[in-house]
Amino acid sequence: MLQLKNFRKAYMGHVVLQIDNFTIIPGMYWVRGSNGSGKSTLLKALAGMTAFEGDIILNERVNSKKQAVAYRSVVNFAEAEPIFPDFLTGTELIALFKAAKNAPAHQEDFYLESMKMTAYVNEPVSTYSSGMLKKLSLVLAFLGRPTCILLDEPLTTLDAESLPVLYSWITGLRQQQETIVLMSSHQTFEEGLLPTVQDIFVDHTTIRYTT
Ligand SMILES: Nc1ncnc2c1ncn2[C@@H]1O[C@H](COP(=O)(O)OP(=O)(O)OP(=O)(O)O)[C@@H](O)[C@H]1O
Repeated sequence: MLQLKNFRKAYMGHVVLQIDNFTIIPGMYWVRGSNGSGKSTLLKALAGMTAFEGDIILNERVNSKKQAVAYRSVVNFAEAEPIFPDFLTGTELIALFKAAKNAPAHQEDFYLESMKMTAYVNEPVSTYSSGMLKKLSLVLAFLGRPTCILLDEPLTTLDAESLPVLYSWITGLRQQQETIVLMSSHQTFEEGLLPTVQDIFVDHTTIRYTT
């Protein structure tokens, strides 16, 4: 469970999000909203990647500010347009994230094989296309034993063949009943490919569930 309390995010005095009290229970969610409404800002704040006022609390005890290391060890984030140090290979980045996230040995094998990445994962990321980078960022977001996975625009730049693979990874998380998956997207939800996904709508500086 994720709780936002007295949450406020402003850029240079301009308030983007003001959320007094909002609880997200385990499950899968699309984060919807128009351009500039604050979807990425919300995900970055939940990921502990941007400063904000107020509190974000995981499972009633881990505060993203007060227990930042514990919080970030179980909250994984894939950015909309991932940028990695050019000189590192995919394999090196995976090793780095596995160490940070205390991931089981060989956990990445399943993800790399299913996303057909084994042919290039040993190459420096400077040689990757935007879709290849996106796939790497998605693999990194599934490493460890995350309680919460935040995917900002996970569908952009992915080819048609990779979409069902990503959906199967997400569906597989259902077995871990406590997991929260939040995905922002402009694309229409593909009925039937994913288990029940709710919408969270970002609008007029706040968020709400849509029915
Ligand atoms: N680093 C920043 N500095 C100043 N303003 C910012 C910054 N990042 C975002 N903003 C502003 O905050 C608002 C929300 O931006 P955000 O990127 O969260 O929206 P979004 O809903 O993800 O948009 P999109 O659908 O276009 O990706 C916008 O008005 C944007 O201009």
